[in-house]
Amino acid sequence: MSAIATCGKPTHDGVPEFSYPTLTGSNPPSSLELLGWSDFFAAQVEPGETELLVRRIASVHRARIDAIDVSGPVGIELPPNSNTADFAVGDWVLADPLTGMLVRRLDRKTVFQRRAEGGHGQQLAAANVDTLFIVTSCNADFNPGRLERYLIMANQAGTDPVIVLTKADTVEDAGPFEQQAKALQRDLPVVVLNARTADAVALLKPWCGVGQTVTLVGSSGVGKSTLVNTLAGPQSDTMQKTGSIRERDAKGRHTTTARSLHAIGGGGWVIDTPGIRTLYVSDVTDGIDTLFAEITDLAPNCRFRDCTHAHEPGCAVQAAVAKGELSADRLERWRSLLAENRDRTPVLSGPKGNKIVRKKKY
Ligand SMILES: Nc1nc2c(ncn2[C@@H]2O[C@H](COP(=O)(O)OP(=O)(O)OP(=O)(O)O)[C@@H](O)[C@H]2O)c(=O)[nH]1
Ligand SMILES: [Zn+2]
Repeated sequence: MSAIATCGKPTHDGVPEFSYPTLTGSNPPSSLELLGWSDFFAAQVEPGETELLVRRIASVHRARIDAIDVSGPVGIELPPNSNTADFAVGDWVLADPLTGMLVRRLDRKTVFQRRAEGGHGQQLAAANVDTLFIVTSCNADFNPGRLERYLIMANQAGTDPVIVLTKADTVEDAGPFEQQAKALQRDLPVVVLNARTADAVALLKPWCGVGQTVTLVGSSGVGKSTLVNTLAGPQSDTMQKTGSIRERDAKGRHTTTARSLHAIGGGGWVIDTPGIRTLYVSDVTDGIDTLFAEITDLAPNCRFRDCTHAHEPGCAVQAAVAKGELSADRLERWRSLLAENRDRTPVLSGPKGNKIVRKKKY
């Protein structure tokens, strides 16, 4: 395990170098707020813990985790028997000022996790992400069904989704893509851009301000790395060298392998999570409720509390379809995603093998 780093000097290979934003204005945020600290985390620090060091996890490896604090990258010691898999990039932790040993992790505001292969346990991808950029391009990659799954994932994690439509420069009219994306979820921001030009920075600025944390998902080749480099601005060379390491996978494709927290222009942070590829809908009822907010809102008006909106008399959702206020397609998508969620959400076994169904809402 690594020794504690001296302030500001990266000691491990692969620990990103950080450039801290210079602040102007009359009311600058505290140093920790530059890293994404907020009242949500401050409120968790007990009176007896105020002497402890506050650190944010920057990368998670099999045998060690790296962190940052207000001075830059720092190593962090894990107590014996702790498992690095219990930590996610973006986590906030408290450490002992004398030993540098991790004391505890603070509760997460948001978390991306997926069921590990084999169905046991959860794999953590990223924590305390404010915004998920769901990246797709104005071409054959554009797939509303897949975007819905990413939206459910963002909703379930408690993170605000933004659809980023790249390669707008390659089509005559990006309008139809934009319209389709906007229709996926109520009040969904959709940004159309060319990931290779600096305009992208201005368009994404509302989500990349001081202390804000974003992450990107999307298929291979849609422009995620391009976007991260554009957002990082002139420092992108340093970042590419020290942060997101591009390697060839078994099929000879270039893939981004490092999973870490990088400073981006404007004072925000981006977590590179190339791992979120094999997405499926599981245990995400709340995420589905948000995706289909217009259906969720109508449900309390149905005569039966457990209405399936299929055949019941007095169904407010069916009435909305009949009046043309809700598309039958949307209702069908809702039904099939819920069915998929139900099928894929494991049913826990109770004493004597009795089935315990978790959180079954419909
Ligand atoms: N014309 C145009 N090309 C783009 C745009 N965004 C990305 N590209 C190009 O598309 C190719 C793939 O972009 P990447 O950024 O590597 O895609 P990625 O999503 O990071 O791919 P993976 O690392 O495999 O997940 C590169 O050649 C980019 O230069 C865009 O907005 N317009
Ligand atoms: Zn109903």
